[in-house]
Amino acid sequence: MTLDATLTLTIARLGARGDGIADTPAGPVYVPYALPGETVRVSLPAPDPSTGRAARSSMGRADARAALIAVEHAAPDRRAPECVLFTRCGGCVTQHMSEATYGAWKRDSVVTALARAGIDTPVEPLVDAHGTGRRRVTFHGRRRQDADGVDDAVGFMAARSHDLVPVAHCPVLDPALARAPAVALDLARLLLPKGKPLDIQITATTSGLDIDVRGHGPAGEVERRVLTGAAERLDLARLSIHGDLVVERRPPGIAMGRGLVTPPAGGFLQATALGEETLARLVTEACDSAPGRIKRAADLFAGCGPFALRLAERAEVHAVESAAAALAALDRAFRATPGLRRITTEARDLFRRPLLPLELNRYDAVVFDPPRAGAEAQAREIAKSQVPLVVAVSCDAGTFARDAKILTDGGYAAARITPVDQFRHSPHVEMVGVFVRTGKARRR
Ligand SMILES: C[S@@+](CC[C@H](N)C(=O)[O-])C[C@H]1O[C@@H](n2cnc3c(N)ncnc32)[C@H](O)[C@@H]1O
Repeated sequence: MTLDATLTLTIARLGARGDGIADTPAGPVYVPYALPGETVRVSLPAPDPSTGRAARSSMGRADARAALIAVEHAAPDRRAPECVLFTRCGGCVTQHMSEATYGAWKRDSVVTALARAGIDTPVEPLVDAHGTGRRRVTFHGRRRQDADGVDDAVGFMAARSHDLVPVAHCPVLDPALARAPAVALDLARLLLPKGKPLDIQITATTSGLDIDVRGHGPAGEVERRVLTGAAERLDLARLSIHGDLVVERRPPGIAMGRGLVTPPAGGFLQATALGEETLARLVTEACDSAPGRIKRAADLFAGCGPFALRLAERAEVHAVESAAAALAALDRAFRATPGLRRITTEARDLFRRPLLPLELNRYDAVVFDPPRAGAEAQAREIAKSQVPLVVAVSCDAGTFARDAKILTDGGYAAARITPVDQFRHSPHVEMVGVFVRTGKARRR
């Protein structure tokens, strides 16, 4: 048997996931919770006996991951974590970094992705959009059984593991979710006897907690009655299982601009209220500062309308999205909000059936905000269009850079790229890119 090695390393830089990276003759070694300039003692798994190199990661790379034993020489930008569970819970990876180091690291992830794609537009400083905290959280619920008996727990997973770390308080959550861990545990105790692990998604809304439980399978008649009683006792606004409504005691509202939206159970929402406002502000500012007035805009991958409802204060909006329930929520909010210009909706799969140049050319501005996979097919059609202004919103730097390159190759210039941080202490970053048509569309 080969034993893990203990060694001392100097950290050279930060990796994309927030780990410190030490360069060694055997290749890079990734050290979680270590900072550039630090000397750290680590334990390194024994090398692969067949190659003598670091054990290959699941990505197939010979990157070695060490476990931090001690920081022997701390960097000046190291700070005390705000949560007692930091390093045990896998939710946060950067509570040990100063704000300046953190902001530069997140912004760099966007700069690096753009440079790889060959785009050299300057990237704005990171905009902090944590605000009052995350308005939505998903707790995992597990039944743990050992010789001492049965123990139901809710919490987050440890980093790169399926071990549950029970959580009773989480500092990145909005105060409106303060009782969310206790509520999740209460529901887990009702549902876990079925034996299946649960995901309990809890959203803070204007009328209380909105909860969607996943992993359980459809609820039977008896379970529905038990859950309806629990929703009453816990004073929930709405409770659903896999998006299937169990009870709605009050419509759960999310304010979007002048509108009040009741999103579909379990449907997409930006992580923080300030994150949504910031992304929408960058979108509307881009439209307001366009040389000509924006009279008609398309909002693609529109969700339940955070951009459409705000854009409709100045322009007619056509909102396109694959989730019909999200569009129905947007349509209801539009009809209930006086003073907006017209919003029309269209349920459409934009991966398979992107809007074509003839459709796109009706708009003065097109906004798109796809899931992580990006909007490659749609970007290719926009690149062939004459739309004067395109605003790309994204939650993935790699696919954003790819789609941005498609636009710039098609004759658009990247005017402004702004990274936005609504997932504090995680490696996730959002970005908003403003593109203006400078050259003629290239026919392909
Ligand atoms: C990142 S969310 C953005 C939603 C909205 N813009 C917001 O800020 O809340 C991406 C949206 O794309 C939608 N979507 C996913 N795949 C799609 C597809 N193939 N065609 C159209 N919309 C899709 C999802 O339902 C989701 O609402």
